[in-house]
Amino acid sequence: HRPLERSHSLSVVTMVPLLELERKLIDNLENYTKALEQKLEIIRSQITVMRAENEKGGRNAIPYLSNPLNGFSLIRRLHVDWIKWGKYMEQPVGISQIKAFGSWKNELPTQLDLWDACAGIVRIQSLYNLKIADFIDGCIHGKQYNVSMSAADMFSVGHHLAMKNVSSGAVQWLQEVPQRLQKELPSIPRHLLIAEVDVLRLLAEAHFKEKNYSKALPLLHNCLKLQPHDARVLRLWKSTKDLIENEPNPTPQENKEQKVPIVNTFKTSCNGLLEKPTRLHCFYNFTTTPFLRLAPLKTEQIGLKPYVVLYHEVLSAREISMLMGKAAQNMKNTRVQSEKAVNTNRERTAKGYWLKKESNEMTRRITRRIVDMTGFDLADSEDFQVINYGIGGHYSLHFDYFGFASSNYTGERSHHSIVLGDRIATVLFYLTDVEQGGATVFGNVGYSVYPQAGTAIFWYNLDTDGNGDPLTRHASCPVVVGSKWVMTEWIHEARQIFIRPCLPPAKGTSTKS
Ligand SMILES: O=C(O)CCC(=O)C(=O)O
Ligand SMILES: [Fe+2]
Repeated sequence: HRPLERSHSLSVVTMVPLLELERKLIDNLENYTKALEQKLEIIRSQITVMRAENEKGGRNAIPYLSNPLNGFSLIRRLHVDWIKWGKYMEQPVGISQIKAFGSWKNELPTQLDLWDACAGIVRIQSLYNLKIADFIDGCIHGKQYNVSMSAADMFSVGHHLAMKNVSSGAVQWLQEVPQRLQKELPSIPRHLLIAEVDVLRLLAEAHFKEKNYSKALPLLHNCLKLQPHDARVLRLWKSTKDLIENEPNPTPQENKEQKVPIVNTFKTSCNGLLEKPTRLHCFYNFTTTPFLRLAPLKTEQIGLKPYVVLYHEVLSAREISMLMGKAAQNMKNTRVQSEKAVNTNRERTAKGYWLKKESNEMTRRITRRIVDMTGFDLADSEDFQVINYGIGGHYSLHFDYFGFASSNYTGERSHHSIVLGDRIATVLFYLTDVEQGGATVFGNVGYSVYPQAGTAIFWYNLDTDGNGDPLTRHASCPVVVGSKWVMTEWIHEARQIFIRPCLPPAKGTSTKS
């Protein structure tokens, strides 16, 4: 029952310090060029002097060397000065900059961070059916942005897919690389350039895995032109040739992705392709608590079964910035700490920041507002969890309840959970608007809610008889463009015993499965 696949990509806020880090690295590299220039300057000026003396001797060697002062100086120069020049050439330049670089090295994103970011990019592209050719040129869902992916960016994504054995995807990404590489060739320094042969080999391997032997063969041929003695390529080339001879028309691999139903539900709901509920209303809620007589809540029904409502304008801009500020500060610290504790700590960057409901006057006020929104007693409910999604950040379909009441429940039951009961309801606040993507969707019933800063969505996870309502299965669609921040509040069951008494199911209406 528990979730969960939440994406692990670095949250947008933890990427902010990375920009700062990059600035420091550029400054450092610039200082390095200054050190290089200084050395160049010294060498160049000396070459002029040395060449003048050497040419003076060369023009008339015998008379020149007949003068003992010239002869002596030549011997001394060659025995002493040139040894020193040799040492000078060997001396590394910009030692202090090299050292400084070393000190920042462990603040750089790890292999895992890159991997997760690749997965995020692939998720955006595939889940929203974006054409790769458009996506890499910054055209996202029909909107043109002033960015595009470099050959190296695209290669990373293709490489990631190839390593994960998603060869059809790898083909799609890698086949775009050579052309872009050609375009970039004049402007990229050699040591940063991706070797064309690596691209071709990876692409050929992916085609091979897809049983597209006729596409793999010419690529391998080109690889061998560039690197005739590559044993791996030679072997693959030979098997490809043999396979083509023995089996001229193989059936290419089918697209496996299509067969995973959960992905499909997620996909259809994120693309807004599920049937939407109708006959819904907007109204002012005056009644949940007496306070609402004075300050009613703007309520929008999202669906009736299960009952989900959206409350508009329940957080002020000031509250939002306090919540995000606190969480952001903590997330930045978390990332820096996790660097040192090796990269197994990825969970931490993905997990939200827990904020105590009793932290300050503002959190207490927000807690009172949740009471107004839900009518529940929040004394035992969980702390607020603030989450900032990263590149392609998502949260796959899941239930918020544990399902304690179900006879199928096999998970652990801590003493704590027995006392508190299951999660009876969820309140999810949106702290930001999201430019594209990032909807919360209820995959079984076609509800989708787009984040809007200051609104909150509220639903019951449990039936009135205390069983988890499977129709509340929901997900967060991948963020396409924007930074999605949410804050959740999970309310527990036990304290609500007189507020929402546990009732036996009305005849014929039970959703118990
Ligand atoms: O971020 C969202 O839209 C959904 C988050 C969620 O379902 C959760 O945190 O349990
Ligand atoms: Fe959830």
